[in-house]
Amino acid sequence: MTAIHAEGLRKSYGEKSVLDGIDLRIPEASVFALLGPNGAGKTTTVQILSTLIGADAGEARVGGYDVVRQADDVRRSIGVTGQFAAVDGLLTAEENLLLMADLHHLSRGEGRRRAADLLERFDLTQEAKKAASTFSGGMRRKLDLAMTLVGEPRIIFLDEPTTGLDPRSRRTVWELVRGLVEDLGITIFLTTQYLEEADQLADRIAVLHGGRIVAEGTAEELKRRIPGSHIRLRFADERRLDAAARVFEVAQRDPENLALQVPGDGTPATVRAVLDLLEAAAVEAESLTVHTPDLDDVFLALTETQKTATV
Ligand SMILES: Nc1ncnc2c1ncn2[C@@H]1O[C@H](COP(=O)(O)OP(=O)(O)OP(=O)(O)O)[C@@H](O)[C@H]1O
Repeated sequence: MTAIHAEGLRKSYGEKSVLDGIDLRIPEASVFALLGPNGAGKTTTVQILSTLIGADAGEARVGGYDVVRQADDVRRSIGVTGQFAAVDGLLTAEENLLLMADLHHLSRGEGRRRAADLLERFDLTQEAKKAASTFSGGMRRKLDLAMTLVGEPRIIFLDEPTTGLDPRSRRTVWELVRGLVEDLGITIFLTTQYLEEADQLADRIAVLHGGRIVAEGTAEELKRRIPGSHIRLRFADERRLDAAARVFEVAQRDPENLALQVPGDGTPATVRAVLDLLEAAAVEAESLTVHTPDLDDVFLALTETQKTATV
């Protein structure tokens, strides 16, 4: 089942084109990350998919419903947590959750049950009776996420969920989000400026730049797409290194470490080809490691290319 499906989404503000034809297909119970520099159009995409604004062209279905013709059904299926948390500091954690239950027209009993379940899931039971204004940033974020879940959404839009959190709280939020996908089968649409977050959390990542998706895939696929991947071979002595260097003419020698760097994408087929060539030349390597660039490299490479192409 596809949770979110969009085709040819376009949006302009006056003369300025923000989205220039966006296609998305996000499977249920997965985490999708939309990455892009400031102003790339991430929030605009979330606003269109969550029915807050209309697109100029294109179509989108969220939870199986059309975002224009069945906007109410879409709204009932989703939860949105933005950079401006819905938490009311004057209320306790529990009161915040009960307020959400009221907004969703739940009965008193049902509201209390859901609030208790969520406080437990998010490890906030001890803090249930404390005013949210006394909470740390991480606790507030957890409460905000818990409040989104009161309406039992199938799809959650998370706009920069860990911006401003310390590394430990960030990890906690990641674990909670992963739990929502694994235990409850919820689909997460995440926007983030942290490449590490996308790397850790997302099943698939799309890079938005210049109003278009310039790359899409798993973190590993994206890392393989840019130059810089190589296979590093180490040898026991210089004789073997020289012999291997004759086999791989384009490889870079690192004589100090008795190593050779063979450009390659690190897929099993490439690794096998490298090993076959070594074996054919009767050269034995001590070790083989695959080096892939990290997401920062990918992001910079993709957005830089796009920049020079559009200048
Ligand atoms: N209501 C509006 N009127 C005019 N321009 C707008 C409006 N909303 C957004 N924009 C412009 O559209 C572009 C994309 O904005 P958007 O908020 O979607 O980007 P973003 O990728 O979410 O960036 P950020 O990470 O800074 O939130 C920006 O250049 C912004 O100035």
